[in-house]
Amino acid sequence: MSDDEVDYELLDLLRKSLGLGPPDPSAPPETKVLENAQFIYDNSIDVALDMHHTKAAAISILAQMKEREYSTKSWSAHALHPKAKDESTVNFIFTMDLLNFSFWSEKNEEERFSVKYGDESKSWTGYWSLVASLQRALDEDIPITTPTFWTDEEKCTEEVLRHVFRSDTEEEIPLLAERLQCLREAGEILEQEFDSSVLVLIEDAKGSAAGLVNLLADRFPCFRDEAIFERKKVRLLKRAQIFVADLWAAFDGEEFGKFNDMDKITMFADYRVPQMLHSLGCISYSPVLEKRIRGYGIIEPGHPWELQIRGCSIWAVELLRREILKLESDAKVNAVLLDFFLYDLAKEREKNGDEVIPHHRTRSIWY
Ligand SMILES: Nc1nc2c(c(CN[C@H]3C=C[C@H](O)[C@@H]3O)cn2[C@@H]2O[C@H](COP(=O)(O)O)[C@@H](O)[C@H]2O)c(=O)[nH]1
Repeated sequence: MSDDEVDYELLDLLRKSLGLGPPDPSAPPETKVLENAQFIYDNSIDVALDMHHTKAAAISILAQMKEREYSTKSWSAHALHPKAKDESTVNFIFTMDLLNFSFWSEKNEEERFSVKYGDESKSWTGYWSLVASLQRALDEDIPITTPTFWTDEEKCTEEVLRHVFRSDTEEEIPLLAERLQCLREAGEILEQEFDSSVLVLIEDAKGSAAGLVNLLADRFPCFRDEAIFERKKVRLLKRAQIFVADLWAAFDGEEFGKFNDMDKITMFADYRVPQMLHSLGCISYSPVLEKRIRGYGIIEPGHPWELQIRGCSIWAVELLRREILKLESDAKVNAVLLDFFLYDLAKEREKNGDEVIPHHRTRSIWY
């Protein structure tokens, strides 16, 4: 047994020996991400939150979200996102969020990895280069969103994946080998435990968003985004959570996107939204950390600085959400819509060439 797998029998034995009864199956599932984020915030010395800016941001963001009628429908409005309300979109989103990490480049806009796709052969970078590559592969009849394709070592080779993610510049997609490994692993686990079906995986969560996040983190090592901070295990689970959120948004909270506890999903600790939170003044960095970020220096995965940026960003969005509900108690705003809005706002500001602090540079498969 690999040390990744959880030995549920041993766990039960341990519970009994400690006099803890079996886990109460009726208790609603919890992901522990928000509680771990607060723990990180309470123990952070290089990242701080600012309530004055958070209150000001709440006023402006609430106004902008209402003005744009920002809702789950905004997800499908993006040109490249799939529109069909069926299993093909479920599989697309699962594939996308298996691979939804680390698009940042050290190169300039002309030389960085980018994908030409769609009308006028628009060039896509970052997250959108992933979505464009998947759409292009499907147009070329490559079954890139089919789990049984991922375990077929004859058909789904590194060369095929290199073709799927071919760039219109010299730079290839970052972490190509790791992306293939994620597909292989997920395909094998889906085959062993979920009849090679993402629908079966979703059904096993019984309508709970937190349950689905926990299922992904427990069963799929490539979704197990956690680390040790101040000698305590902290769960951040960015791609597991954004998978549930993308499903919820793509299906407008119905059918395969219907969950009874979406409020248990937090902001997704990536490298783009912290940048936006910083430019809103909601978070700030110690001089030594700010110097590293503005100097485009690498921060290793699991470094205390990285965990403080990620954990404090999750907590900052929670405080932002609470301030918005103080302004309007029935506002249709949860951490997911806030997060989506902040990401889209960051991309708009980037396109407008607005001056923002660079994002932090950590290369990993987690975000
Ligand atoms: N927290 C958060 N992180 C997000 C997204 C998205 C895209 N979500 C779409 C779906 C609904 C929304 O309306 C968006 O249109 C990508 N990312 C992350 O950002 C990074 C890519 O950045 P860049 O290289 O600049 O594209 C990378 O870690 C990627 O995983 C989000 O929404 N929230």
